[in-house]
Amino acid sequence: MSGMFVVKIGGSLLTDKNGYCAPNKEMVRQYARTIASAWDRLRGNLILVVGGGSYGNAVPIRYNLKDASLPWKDRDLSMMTVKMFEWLSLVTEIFREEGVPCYPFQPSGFVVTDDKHPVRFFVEPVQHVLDHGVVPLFSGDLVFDLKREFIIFSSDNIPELFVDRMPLQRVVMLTDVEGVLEYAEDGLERRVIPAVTKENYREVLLCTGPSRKQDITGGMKNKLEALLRLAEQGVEGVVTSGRDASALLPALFEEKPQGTVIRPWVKRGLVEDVDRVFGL
Ligand SMILES: Nc1ncnc2c1ncn2[C@@H]1O[C@H](COP(=O)(O)OP(=O)(O)OP(=O)(O)O)[C@@H](O)[C@H]1O
Ligand SMILES: C=C(C)CCOP(=O)(O)O
Repeated sequence: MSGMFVVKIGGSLLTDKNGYCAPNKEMVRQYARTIASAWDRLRGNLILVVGGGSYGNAVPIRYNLKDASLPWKDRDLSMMTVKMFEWLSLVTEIFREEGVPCYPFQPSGFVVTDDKHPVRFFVEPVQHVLDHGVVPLFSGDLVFDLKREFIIFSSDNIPELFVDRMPLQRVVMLTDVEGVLEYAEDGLERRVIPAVTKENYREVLLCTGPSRKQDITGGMKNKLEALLRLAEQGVEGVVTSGRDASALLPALFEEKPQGTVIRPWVKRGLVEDVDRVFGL
């Protein structure tokens, strides 16, 4: 198998993130057309992840499912998964219309976590889908947890599921900002941090925080932490703007793409470092 690409398209791009289950169908279509235009290079090599946006971040608030310790009702337990699958189905249909075959996967059916960390994940069907030249499509979901009953599992954490099972080449996360930003002291002036390395990752993490829009999974901080764990296992990450869908292709294929590149390094202990510094 050649190197695999994982692309996560942010919910801030594909939905009206401050709304309730409000898809931007035209944007989904533009992404489908972009992928169709590079299909020869991507067939069998691409895993696609769509962000939760106004589905994944609004539904848990409406149904009290943000955390299992909240007073949620039995009849509502299904609603996160129901609405996420509605979202995955819509994306699959639009991609199909544009000639890109996708197969949607529902995470609560194949991932189990222990205190938020995935401990079991059934990868075999994903491999079958890839072998048929079809794009496995993922999102975040409510996932059952050995200690916390259930958790809300962010789409930013989906790429890590594959790291031990597939030869990942690059993980690209497209979002509504130009990359990981460093803000000036007045909080206004900002610059894109071009590279995150084992030398500067601690300072860069301190620059990151939650989303300014409706969001329950940690915004840029969770994204960067996930990409750092991948870098520690030798996988390159890219965070860049996806406001123009065509930005996907240079982010995937250019040696030095725009935005922030998280350079891979192999240094045992990074995951523990991140956990200790940020109290995860
Ligand atoms: N240092 C930072 N650099 C860039 N963005 C940051 C930083 N710190 C916090 N953010 C916030 O993180 C947001 C991007 O994360 P967010 O999770 O909202 O995006 P997304 O992945 O597109 O959406 P979704 O999680 O719905 O898929 C930015 O819009 C910004 O508000
Ligand atoms: C999608 C779900 C269930 C939660 C939110 O995920 P994210 O916005 O993709 O981080």
